[in-house]
Amino acid sequence: MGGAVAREAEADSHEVVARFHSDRPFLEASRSAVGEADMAVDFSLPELAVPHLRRCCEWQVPVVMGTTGWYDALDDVRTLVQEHDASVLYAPNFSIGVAVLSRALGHVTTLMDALDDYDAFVQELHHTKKADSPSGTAQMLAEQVVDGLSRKDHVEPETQHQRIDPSAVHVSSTRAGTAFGEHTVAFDSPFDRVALRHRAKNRRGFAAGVLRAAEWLRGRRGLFTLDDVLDDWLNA
Ligand SMILES: NC(=O)C1=CN([C@@H]2O[C@H](COP(=O)(O)OP(=O)(O)OC[C@H]3O[C@@H](n4cnc5c(N)ncnc54)[C@H](OP(=O)(O)O)[C@@H]3O)[C@@H](O)[C@H]2O)C=CC1
Ligand SMILES: O=C(O)C1=N[C@H](C(=O)O)C[C@H](O)C1
Repeated sequence: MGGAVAREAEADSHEVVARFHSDRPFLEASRSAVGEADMAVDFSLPELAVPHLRRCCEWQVPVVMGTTGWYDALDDVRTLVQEHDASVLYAPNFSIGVAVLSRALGHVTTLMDALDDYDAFVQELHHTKKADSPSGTAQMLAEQVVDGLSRKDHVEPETQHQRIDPSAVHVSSTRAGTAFGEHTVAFDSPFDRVALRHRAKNRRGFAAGVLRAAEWLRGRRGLFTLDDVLDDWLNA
């Protein structure tokens, strides 16, 4: 993703002042390596996300965090942002299509809450290089279903070797080929199935969303998600 974001940024007349990777680790860099950068963008590895966020907060560099798989540490990150009066915006998926799907899902779960015949599940498909599972997007969508349906109280991302607990929202993950990222949230009844699906055709949609989020974050302090950007984005 780093390359996709850099290309999109340069096409949009932004300057990329530094890039980090496994041969040039960000945590080994000095403050001067980022120069006058007014924004950092992170697409790295789940285990690097929080250390990278910490470094950006210490250096007072606002950061758009796209890396997934670190959300168990969200409370620590909230504290970090408060302590440093820093700027962080994170999202498991920066596509506007997923943002719209997520908003639509909020309305659908409100309706489905009264319709006990419908059971909910989430499926995701990604390329074989993906490091984390389930995807951050699938986890987010499943949590949204749990929040919206009173008959569900937890997300179950593991393969089931027994009957599934009816209060679980099952998330299943497939890793195959080069799929950029596909997410389906479905509601299944004895009569029919209602499904919301997003399929990324390439990585440009994520990168464009990152730039939009970075422009929104400039001048703001606090911990934000794409949902905070969305009202401005959809109404622009
Ligand atoms: N929020 C969103 O919209 C999206 C989120 N993602 C998430 O972004 C993350 C990255 O995905 P993706 O770009 O596909 O993965 P890649 O494996 O392509 O990228 C990981 C990057 O991290 C770099 N890296 C590894 N070690 C270090 C280090 N010590 N210091 C600095 N950089 C390092 C790698 O460098 P090198 O190339 O040298 O190995 C590589 O550039 C995943 O968590 C994924 O889920 C992905 C797409 C969209
Ligand atoms: O690793 C990826 O490729 C992607 N990861 C994100 C996730 O975990 O949800 C977003 C997108 O699906 C691509």
